[in-house]
Amino acid sequence: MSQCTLAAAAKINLYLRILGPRGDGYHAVAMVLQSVNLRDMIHIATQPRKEMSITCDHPQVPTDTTNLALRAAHLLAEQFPKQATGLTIHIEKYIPVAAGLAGGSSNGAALLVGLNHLWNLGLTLAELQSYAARLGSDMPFCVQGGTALGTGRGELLEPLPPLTGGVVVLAKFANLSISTPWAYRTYGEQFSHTFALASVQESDHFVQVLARHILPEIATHLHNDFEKVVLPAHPEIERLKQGLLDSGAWGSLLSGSGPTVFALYPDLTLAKQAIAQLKIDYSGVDFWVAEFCPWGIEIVT
Ligand SMILES: C[C@](O)(CO)[C@H](O)COP(=O)(O)OP(=O)(O)OC[C@H]1O[C@@H](n2ccc(N)nc2=O)[C@H](O)[C@@H]1O
Ligand SMILES: Nc1ncnc2c1ncn2[C@@H]1O[C@H](COP(=O)(O)OP(=O)(O)OP(=O)(O)O)[C@@H](O)[C@H]1O
Repeated sequence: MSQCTLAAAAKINLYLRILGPRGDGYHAVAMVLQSVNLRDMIHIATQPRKEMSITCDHPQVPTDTTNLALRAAHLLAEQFPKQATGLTIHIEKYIPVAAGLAGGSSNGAALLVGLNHLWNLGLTLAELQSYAARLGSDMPFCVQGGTALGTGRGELLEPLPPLTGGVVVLAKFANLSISTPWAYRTYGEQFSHTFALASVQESDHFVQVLARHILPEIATHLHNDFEKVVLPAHPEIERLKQGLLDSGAWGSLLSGSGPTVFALYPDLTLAKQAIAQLKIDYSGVDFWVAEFCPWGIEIVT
């Protein structure tokens, strides 16, 4: 029997433009994805019986075949029947669920990386990412992590120079989750008039700002099209975002399709002071402190 434990990082979107429907049920996007060191821990052990089972310490996470970690394991087992073994998988959940932080995708990515290691598959990063793309648009990014430009439906990735420094605060109303398909559909219904003018080049300016690596400047250029549908539908998120900005953050933005909002602070002391005050002003909100990180999946043992 062999086993391994992996850390699977959450992602935020520093920039996200929705360019239009692709005709395959997805939307073309231009976005900058960034890993943060808020992570789930994934424990994988091989077992002699050819069965796969999954457990998770978070009640909202499905433990049936819809779990992205289990789906990733089944996909590789189908592709590599000779090397495949039975598995027990346990997810220690720290990334909030259905929060716009790609928690499920990071778990799936961890299984791809973990099984490549445990089953000695010898798959390259590009091969792992092509399996990841079959399971979700965010998953190829979760496999590589760091900082990247994502185009296509988010699966075509160009690595960008790593972002360092500052402190990221993540804030989420505990009882709120947002469905990603709802967010894309609603955006399409309300903003289809913008699609004719949209192009991938829209991200060029943000990428140039990013390359200068001046965090306060980056923070003022953060952009997410989903804010146009999510903030009007949930004014409490808009107020929370304003609270983060008023508390001394350089900038703040909805992550992905939400409902998590992140804010970038100069240092840990300021971030902790802000959280202490915001906890008094906003009830029912959970806060996390994180940093940018250059990895998506890390094999710990
Ligand atoms: C919002 C983001 O998290 C930003 O990084 C991603 O675009 C979403 O990525 P994801 O959760 O991996 O999404 P997927 O599992 O691939 O798709 C879920 C659903 O979201 C919608 N979807 C997703 C990605 C995309 N580029 N266009 C879409 O319209 C589709 O309705 C799709 O059926
Ligand atoms: N391993 C997993 N962890 C969390 N959720 C999972 C997992 N596998 C499947 N899911 C399902 O995926 C749904 C979305 O959860 P997830 O945490 O990935 O959302 P998200 O962060 O909004 O995703 P994204 O940012 O990629 O759109 C959950 O409601 C859950 O039903």
